[in-house]
Amino acid sequence: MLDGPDQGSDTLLEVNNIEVIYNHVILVLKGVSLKVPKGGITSLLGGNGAGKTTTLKAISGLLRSERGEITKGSISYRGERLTGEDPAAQVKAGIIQVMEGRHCFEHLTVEENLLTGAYTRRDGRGATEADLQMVYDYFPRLKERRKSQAGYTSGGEQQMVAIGRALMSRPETILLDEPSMGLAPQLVEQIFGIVKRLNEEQGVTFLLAEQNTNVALRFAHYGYILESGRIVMDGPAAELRENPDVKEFYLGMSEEGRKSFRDVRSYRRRKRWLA
Ligand SMILES: Nc1ncnc2c1ncn2[C@@H]1O[C@H](COP(=O)(O)OP(=O)(O)OP(=O)(O)O)[C@@H](O)[C@H]1O
Repeated sequence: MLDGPDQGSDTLLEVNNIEVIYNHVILVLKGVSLKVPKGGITSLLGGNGAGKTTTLKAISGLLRSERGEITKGSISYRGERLTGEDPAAQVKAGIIQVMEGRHCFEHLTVEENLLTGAYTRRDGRGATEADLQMVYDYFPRLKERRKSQAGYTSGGEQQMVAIGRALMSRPETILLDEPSMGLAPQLVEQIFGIVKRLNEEQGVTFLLAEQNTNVALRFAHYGYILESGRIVMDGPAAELRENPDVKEFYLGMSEEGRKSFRDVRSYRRRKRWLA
């Protein structure tokens, strides 16, 4: 059911052929389209500078603050067009972005950080308190550290705070940017394991941007591969994992080591943008 956008699943978020330009001149996304089904974990893969963060920011409405602009295409959520100009409207619609690099309020405690995530809610203290407990159930480490100043917690704990804070807004969809960044492999597994549980137990839909193709394709249902601002391949995660090109270029399972698709003449991937 959650195999992907073409399997008849309920599409929650749809990005339709968007082009993004920074500072009026730097063309970064060159017609990106993707679908995120309700209740799925969809991953957006690609190397440095491929355009993953830009895609997430286009969805969450955070481009403007970076002098970025969607100049073509459209984004819709539950069938309604998002204007991409007001992050608060996206949060209200149920979408929240967890930024790359954690971004905690360093001088606040872990618990105060988590509570800032609930500031848009109007359903009372009881509900907020219950969700705080829910976050602590998923991240027992944060409960232990709840009175610590966030700036003095470890990278892994800060990543947990960032995800926990997003959960406090009771989102339907979390845009998670590079959760593995700078974390030891064991911690990456732990964070992804929690993402999977949140997806299965709380029904949270995820769109996650990752350079770590290996871990992302093990936990996601569907993947899109982005290169230089274009989607060059997509498919159910299990199929991508077995795809010889993905294996060679992204999973490093080749004797020659990792390469970019662009460096190879006889690649077999679909070159959609030439079609
Ligand atoms: N605010 C900005 N102004 C100008 N160019 C930008 C801005 N933000 C990103 N870019 C450029 O857009 C391109 C895509 O960047 P983006 O951060 O979306 O890629 P990414 O796939 O998320 O990479 P990374 O994993 O390194 O964050 C890069 O070439 C980057 O230099």
